[in-house]
Amino acid sequence: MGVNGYGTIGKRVADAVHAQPDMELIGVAKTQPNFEAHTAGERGYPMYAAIPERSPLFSEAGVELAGEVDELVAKADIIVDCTPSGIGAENRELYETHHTPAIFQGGEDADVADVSFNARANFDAARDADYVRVVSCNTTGLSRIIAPLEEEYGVEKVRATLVRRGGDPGQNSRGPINDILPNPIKIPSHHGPDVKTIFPDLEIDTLGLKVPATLMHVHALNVTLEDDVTGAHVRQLLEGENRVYVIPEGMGIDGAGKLMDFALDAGRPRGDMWENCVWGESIGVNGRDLYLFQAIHQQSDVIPENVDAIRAMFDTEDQQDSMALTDQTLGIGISGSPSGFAEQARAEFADD
Ligand SMILES: NC(=O)C1=CN([C@@H]2O[C@H](COP(=O)(O)OP(=O)(O)OC[C@H]3O[C@@H](n4cnc5c(N)ncnc54)[C@H](OP(=O)(O)O)[C@@H]3O)[C@@H](O)[C@H]2O)C=CC1
Ligand SMILES: O=C(OP(=O)(O)O)[C@H](O)COP(=O)(O)O
Repeated sequence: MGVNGYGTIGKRVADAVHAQPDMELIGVAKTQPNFEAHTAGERGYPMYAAIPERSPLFSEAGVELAGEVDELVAKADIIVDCTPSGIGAENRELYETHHTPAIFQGGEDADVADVSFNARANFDAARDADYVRVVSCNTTGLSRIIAPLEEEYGVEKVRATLVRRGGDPGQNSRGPINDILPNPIKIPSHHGPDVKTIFPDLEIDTLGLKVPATLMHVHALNVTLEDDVTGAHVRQLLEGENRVYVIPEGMGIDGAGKLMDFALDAGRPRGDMWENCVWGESIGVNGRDLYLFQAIHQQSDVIPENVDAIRAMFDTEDQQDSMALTDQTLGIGISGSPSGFAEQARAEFADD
């Protein structure tokens, strides 16, 4: 398996695939020999030049090249394309030329692939597909909540307000620095239609804003269910989802900043938080209307989904086994108690 585009998402996908017992990472491709190229080398990942004319820059910078991206694509059984939005679609021809299946990311339009994918919601849709798109961080976060609600109670309508981070921590050219932007200003936002690529019959309206933060996205969610429910029942349901962390009361986690601190304290790689983080106290019900707040770590929540998409495409495991293996190998899943998280972190340190 190869990764084309070794940035925020690509480097995490590479590490995650490298950790799987049933997968082999054969190389990664980049356009420039920056710090990420050096750390990829330290991790032992063969490096390929994404733009052939730039190959000499790598040797000048002391980064050994295994070849050019064409060779990586030809050798790989599958490519996970993690290039910036729009470049993935341009790359599809390259993958087709080599008859190499590919996974694209959520920045691409849905029509880049045959199937849009979320492991919890539509794993089987990617079986035997050659081109699959793992939906965006926000769509992944919404899908992980909608799937169990739909199965348990039926969903009449979803309304979500997405408070989106302005950029990732390294994206110093993005913003706003000091503003609160309706974004996209057009209502509803593109997120609702994107969720419908996973749940075609769902009624959903979404609104977005951008704020001066790099930490996480935060969603305010209202879901009208088909049955009357209690908050306690919904909470129990979400606590049963391994990729959802229901933040217990008493943890003192009152925002995204403390969630990121929590992940760092627990020794998670890069401080990643792969799970949706739902504030337990926010789960409120009024008849059939459910309300909650959740935080989504945009840099990492789609990573396990990429791993599962590979297994779905090769039809090697069923949904449950694939998700369980991914979660176990990456250390995903925080038990309801803080000590569960601490135990997991201790186990990771003990392994090192
Ligand atoms: N960041 C996020 O929050 C999320 C992003 N996504 C989606 O994931 C995709 C990747 O985003 P992200 O990782 O953030 O982007 P980044 O900009 O962090 O990383 C993209 C990488 O692609 C490389 N690259 C640029 N051009 C090419 C090219 N022509 N061929 C090969 N590699 C190239 C860049 O390499 P170099 O540095 O060498 O130029 C960089 O390493 C997008 O579709 C995005 O929408 C999905 C969920 C969340
Ligand atoms: O928030 C995201 O996408 P989304 O808001 O379109 O779901 C991803 O984190 C990528 O966002 P970006 O396109 O602002 O880098």
